[in-house]
Amino acid sequence: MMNAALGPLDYKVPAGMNVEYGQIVIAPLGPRQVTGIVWEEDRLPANSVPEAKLRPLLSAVDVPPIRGELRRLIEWTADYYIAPLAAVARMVIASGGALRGPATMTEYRLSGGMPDRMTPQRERAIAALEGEQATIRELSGLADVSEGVLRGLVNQGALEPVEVDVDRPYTRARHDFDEPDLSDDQRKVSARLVEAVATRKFAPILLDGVTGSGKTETYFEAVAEALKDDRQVLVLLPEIALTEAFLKRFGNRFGAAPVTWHSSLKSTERRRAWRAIASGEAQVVVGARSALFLPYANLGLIVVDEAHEISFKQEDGVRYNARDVAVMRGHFEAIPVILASATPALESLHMATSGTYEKLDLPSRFGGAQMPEIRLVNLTEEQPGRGSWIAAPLRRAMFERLERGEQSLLFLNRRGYAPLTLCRNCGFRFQCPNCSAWLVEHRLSQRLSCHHCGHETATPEKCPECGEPDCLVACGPGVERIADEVAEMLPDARVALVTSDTINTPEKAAQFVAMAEGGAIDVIVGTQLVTKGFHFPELTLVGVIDADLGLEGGDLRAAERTYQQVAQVAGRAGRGAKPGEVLIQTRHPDAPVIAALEAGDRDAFYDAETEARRHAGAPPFGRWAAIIVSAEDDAEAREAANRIGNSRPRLDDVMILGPAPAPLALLRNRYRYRLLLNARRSAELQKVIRQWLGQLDHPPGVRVGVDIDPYSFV
Ligand SMILES: Nc1ncnc2c1ncn2[C@@H]1O[C@H](COP(=O)(O)OP(=O)(O)OP(=O)(O)O)[C@@H](O)[C@H]1O
Ligand SMILES: [Zn+2]
Repeated sequence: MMNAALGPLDYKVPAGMNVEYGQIVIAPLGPRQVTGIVWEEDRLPANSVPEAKLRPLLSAVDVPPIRGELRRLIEWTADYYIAPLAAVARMVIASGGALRGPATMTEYRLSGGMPDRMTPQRERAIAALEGEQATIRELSGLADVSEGVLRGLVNQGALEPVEVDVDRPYTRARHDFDEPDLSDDQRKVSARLVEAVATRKFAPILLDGVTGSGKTETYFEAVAEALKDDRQVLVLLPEIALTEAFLKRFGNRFGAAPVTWHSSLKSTERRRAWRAIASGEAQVVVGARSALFLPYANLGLIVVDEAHEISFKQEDGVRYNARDVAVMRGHFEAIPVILASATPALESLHMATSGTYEKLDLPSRFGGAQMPEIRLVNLTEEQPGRGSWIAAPLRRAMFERLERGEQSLLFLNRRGYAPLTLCRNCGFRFQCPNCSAWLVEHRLSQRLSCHHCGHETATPEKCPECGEPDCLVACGPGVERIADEVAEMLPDARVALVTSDTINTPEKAAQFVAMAEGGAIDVIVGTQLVTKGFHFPELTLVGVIDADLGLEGGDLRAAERTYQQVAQVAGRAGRGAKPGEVLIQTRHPDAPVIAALEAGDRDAFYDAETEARRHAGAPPFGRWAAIIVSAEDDAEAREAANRIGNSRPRLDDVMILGPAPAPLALLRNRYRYRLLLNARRSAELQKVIRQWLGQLDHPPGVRVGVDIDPYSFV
């Protein structure tokens, strides 16, 4: 049996109890009871316990067994990413109480009655809760009043209880609810996708279509085919903000919302979704990367939308890349996997050109919309004034848009007001106490915050070092500062700030989309949140504040990411009838990636980047891995890293660099050292690492993490 905390444990099956492989069971462990999955003994490390010593299982949980296909995926993931099998299994059964018996819960709604005594808070609650039904805690969040106020309303009869079945069924989606008229290109591609679903074989497919070409519309046909056939579909999306716009489109096409899965689900929703997925009742699941490990009863198709997005890479716990694991799941389930993107990862493109993936193209925008015109603004010649970040050409273009009643979008991938705050008097800089990073000023919330560990402190009135009042200066721009500049420059414009600080719930995302679509916003200022997925027909100007930003820092794929981000945000311009224009501010107009963006020459960029990677033995031509050693005590971490470094294997096909202090040398109060491995494709990288690290012991405070195919080297 596989326990989600402890790994493999041995039990005997008591007489009269029927279990299959994959069955979720309850077992005794000392005085406790633990949950586990029944596993094939010969697939686990052997540690044979004499029959007489085995304790019997207690009971089987009444949910369908974890299927063999998923058990193989769990094994593969643990093996490939050098993670404990138990940690991967945990992702499958971490389910918000799904494993407990049938459940009902009490929700509350307005009864129509009024309390005897009205208070401002009660009044506010009643106004806010019109049409809502949820638990007291959720209602308190919705109405922004305390739970005590709501309990008062319950006692007064103004709120009434409703018993709901937690596992009530979802509304059925219909494959033919509202079928679109596809363009010729779209029809050709969708026919192949539909065929792949009908064939029921493993088929990795790269759906490579320019921004606005209708990739979503096209792969919806494959979703429809699976629905017709009563098979389940998983659509992975990189961001919750994107989900809202997506849900609306999905509802329009299929007449019902899909089942969603992401970290901000309430535990009852999580349980309901998990059970419906495991029983086969959930038809289409739209989720973040963790939805990949759910126990689908009858999966027929996986779609990874915006497949190039780095948020598919999980950076803690089991460090996996959902895009790659999705393809493996497709392999084990023997179903097609569609990777959709306008700017595919170089690795995906390489798999397509080498024939491992099939590639389907949508080369032009839907409905005759043209690709936007792209121009560079050379910041070395067109310097914005002091404390200003929008150069004259971009300003002029924004004025024009406002006059014509069209929308502009400014992109800067930096949250907050300013990335560094210092004292004008003594030079003091605000640093995170837990990390080697500067604190970022957030003016909206009047706080300084660390973007690595979440540490926050109120922005002080005076310098904590020299005590001088009013001496703090903000250095550099964040989106909040850009929004301020826009407000000053265009006082009549309606400006929306779109970052994970302002759009942090599905409701707010939906509200933003509705306002932007309804023409209630003139200028959108945002981080990478605005680069993808959105379709605003009146948006005709995109300004990239600092295209050079992504080229700095510890990103292994800096050029590729810059290309993708700028191309994606540029792709928001001119999607409707009016043509779009993109202005890219840069200090390095000659850098190959910037030049390729200006020329709109995607192939030139990918060709150059491919050659650079080939030369460096970087993916897809070679492989990388990182070993990260951390401890609260610096010396302990350094010594452990040195021990690992000193016992390194000498191999021709694996180059090992380090240990060296990680660029983020202190993170969440842990000191960090790092080794980098660069291996030839033929090397048995995982085996090497497992043998190497497996023979070493470290003090209990030391953590050794392995990152296979890392994205970030910080
Ligand atoms: N066949 C069609 N019929 C009607 N509308 C369509 C059709 N194809 C695409 N559209 C519309 O065109 C717009 C762009 O399509 P979609 O969002 O699917 O493109 P995309 O390729 O996914 O774009 P991006 O990669 O930029 O997010 C959407 O508003 C979509 O509804
Ligand atoms: Zn920090």
